Amino acid sequence: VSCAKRAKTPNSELLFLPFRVLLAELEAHQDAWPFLSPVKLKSVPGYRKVIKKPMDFFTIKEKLINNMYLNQENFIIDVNLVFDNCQKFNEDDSEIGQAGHRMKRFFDKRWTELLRKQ
Ligand SMILES: CO[C@H](O)CCc1ccc(O)cc1
Repeated sequence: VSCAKRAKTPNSELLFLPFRVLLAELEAHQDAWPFLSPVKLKSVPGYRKVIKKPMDFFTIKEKLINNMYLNQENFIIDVNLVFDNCQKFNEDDSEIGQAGHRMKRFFDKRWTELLRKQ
């Protein structure tokens, strides 16, 4: 993912280390499978029309590595976008809907633990 805006500060890698750790935990989670890579818009009827801003863990990792998150807020916004998109497109009692709810609960718990530590 190439982008124009990049954080220039040399220690931005360090600043975002907790996010890389947290993202690695999300990707390793057993319920992460629907969210690991972009939804294939050509093979999921209606997705492109319903979901205005698709997002997934791989795209977030690319943005992190390319220093495209200029502050903590934008990282959190993208992670929550993954879960909000999932809740919008999938029934709560569907396989993927349930996975999304479990992943969101896991993220909220780990994020508060990380934040409280600071
Ligand atoms: C994160 O996954 C997306 O919500 C797409 C879910 C989906 C994909 C294919 C289907 O047949 C049904 C739902």
